[in-house]
Amino acid sequence: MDTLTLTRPDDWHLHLRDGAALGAVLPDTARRFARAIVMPNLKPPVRTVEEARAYRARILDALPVGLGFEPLMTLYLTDNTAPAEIARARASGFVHAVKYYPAGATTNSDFGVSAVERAYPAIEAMAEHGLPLLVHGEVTDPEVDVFDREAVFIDRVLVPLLKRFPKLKLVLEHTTTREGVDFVKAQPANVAATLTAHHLLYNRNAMFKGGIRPHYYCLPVLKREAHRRALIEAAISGNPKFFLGTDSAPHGKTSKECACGCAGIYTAHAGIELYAEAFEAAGALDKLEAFASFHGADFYGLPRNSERITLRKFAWTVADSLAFGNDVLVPLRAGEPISWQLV
Ligand SMILES: NC(=O)N[C@@H](CC(=O)O)C(=O)O
Ligand SMILES: [Zn+2]
Ligand SMILES: [Zn+2]
Repeated sequence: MDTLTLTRPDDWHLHLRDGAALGAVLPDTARRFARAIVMPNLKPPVRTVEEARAYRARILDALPVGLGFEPLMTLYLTDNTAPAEIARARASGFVHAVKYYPAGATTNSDFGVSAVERAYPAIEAMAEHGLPLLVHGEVTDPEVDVFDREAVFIDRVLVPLLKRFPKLKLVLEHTTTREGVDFVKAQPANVAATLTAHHLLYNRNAMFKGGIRPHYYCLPVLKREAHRRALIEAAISGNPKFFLGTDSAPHGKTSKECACGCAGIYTAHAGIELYAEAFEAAGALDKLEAFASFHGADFYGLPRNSERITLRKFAWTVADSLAFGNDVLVPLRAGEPISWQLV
């Protein structure tokens, strides 16, 4: 197959940042995706509907003329999120979910939840209002091996949480393990998962190929090959619980290439093309459209897009770096080819 036409996809997990960085990365996403769930982990985080309204306006201001794109906003859950804020979020029409970061688990998560019980009043309101809880599913316990943090989070946090709030709509974001996939599959329809392109394409060897490779470092960290295969199986299964979420997470080159580099991989420059590669390698290009364009919208109760996009089989070389305010951004596959191109 030389071309692939599909319903315009949506990105159900995206970091757009703010200011000059926002202006630099937004066109990459808006050219490919109709909508994106925009993560709230700014500094300081987006904790209220009013902050989400202002951030949404800044995103729309940064959007180049002629590109149609709808940012779907999220709130950052804290120990003190009030149930009334959840009701306001639901009523706003532009806040579509609330993000749960365990405090200290990942980039800009210091204001996150210190113990899940503290957030129960807000989570109860979310279950009542049908507002999805999006979860960065890793424990922060330093005793737990970094490669086991997702599996342990499922046992320690998700199982009790869903026992208490069985109707809660919940997305295990950037699922990276077989345990994660099995857990989501075993739950009823209110529990779903996003899968990133980088976790579908790479295992943890990529971080150490010939030396330490900071541009392959993200959280949750890449896992071993058996887990990658489990993610591929889930992505191509046709199961509506699994959908596209790039977790494109831009950090300037200087904050990636240093003694303590930030977690995050930038993939928005090829946000759908990289998935096409992964699905083609699995012999399942025919399963890409539902994964990228239908399952997420259905889960969020939003209409499917009606526009279409076309990809062609054409190897193009990714730039070594991209503009990023005062710094530059090193995208995934920098200086190397990608086998599908957006027409
Ligand atoms: N995925 C990452 O490695 N980083 C994300 C945060 C996150 O999604 O955990 C970021 O904001 O940089
Ligand atoms: Zn995360
Ligand atoms: Zn993320």
